Amino acid sequence: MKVGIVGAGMVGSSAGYALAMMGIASDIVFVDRNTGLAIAQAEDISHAVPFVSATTVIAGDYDALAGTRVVIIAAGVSQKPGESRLELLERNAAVFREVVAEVLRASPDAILLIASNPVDIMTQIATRLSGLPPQRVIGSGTILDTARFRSLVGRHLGIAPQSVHAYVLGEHGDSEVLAWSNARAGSVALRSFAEQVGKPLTEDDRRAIDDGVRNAAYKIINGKGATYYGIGAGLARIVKAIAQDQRDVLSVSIVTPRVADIEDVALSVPRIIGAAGVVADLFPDLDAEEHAALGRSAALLKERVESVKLV
Ligand SMILES: NC(=O)C1=CN([C@@H]2O[C@H](COP(=O)(O)OP(=O)(O)OC[C@H]3O[C@@H](n4cnc5c(N)ncnc54)[C@H](O)[C@@H]3O)[C@@H](O)[C@H]2O)C=CC1
Ligand SMILES: CC(=O)C(=O)O
Repeated sequence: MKVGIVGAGMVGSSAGYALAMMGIASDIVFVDRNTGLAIAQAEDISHAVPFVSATTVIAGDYDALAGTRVVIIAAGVSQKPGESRLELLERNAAVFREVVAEVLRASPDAILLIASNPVDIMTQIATRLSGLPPQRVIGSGTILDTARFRSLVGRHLGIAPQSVHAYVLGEHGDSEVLAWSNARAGSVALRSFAEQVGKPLTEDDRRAIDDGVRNAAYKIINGKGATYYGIGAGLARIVKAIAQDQRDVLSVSIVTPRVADIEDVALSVPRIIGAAGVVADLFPDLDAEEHAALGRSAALLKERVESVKLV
């Protein structure tokens, strides 16, 4: 499968590297307004390929995206230390006005996979600008936050994160909701699992995990200027589900007709992903507090997206 990546910075190149390492794509094409950067990233990644796969990695202009089935959009600005994702909105909306049209001109049948922040609002903007059905405009949403949640819970319990079944819902950002009430490890409710293995999850433990998930990006950006390996792997994971029609359940963001009483807003819930993009949305049972928090997250996103003028 041919995959395009617009934005060959830290996130785009990490996604390309993960795709090449996982052997998911036959061809990867980088496009960036900084042509020299796109060429350098393609060349560097192509030198890793002989060790693991047979992916062809090149850089090109938008025309080179012809025939791509998925185009990852990771173009635009990223957060400076202390800056929130929402503060990037106006600058990245301007980038998307240009990028989305060019991508669709070159590859009208592609699924768009949005990474640029604030990712939920950028997903809704890309849906509006493209006129595509929401199932074909997928934001990485909380796939990364869900991975962070599973990683921290797994570490606490002393088990592999893959054995933790727990999701982060809502905004990929400060208002996100960790769905503790339906989280499980194996097939056992999390609280019971924790007690059975002698590692109870106290209120303090839960607060520390919530903080670790919600503020991970701020901490990493303070330490090294950007986050990219986690999201690179997450984007590759979504592409794999599409490429192999896997029907995986992943927490990603698309424009959703109604969630927690808010209509027509892009945010994350678990969704089934296959060859056509999002195949179905799932709405987990939540306790009253989580449901209210999801409503607040949805309302915040809805208010911000309505403030964006697209012309
Ligand atoms: N969804 C998620 O979970 C995550 C999202 N991000 C977001 O991903 C985005 C990219 O982050 P980084 O790669 O770290 O930034 P970066 O600055 O390293 O790369 C951005 C690239 O976009 C290119 N670009 C800017 N405007 C363009 C245009 N009009 N056309 C083509 N290319 C253009 C730049 O030349 C640059 O190479 C940011 O918005 C960041 O906040 C970052 C981490 C996680
Ligand atoms: C930057 C960002 O969105 C993240 O690492 O979660």
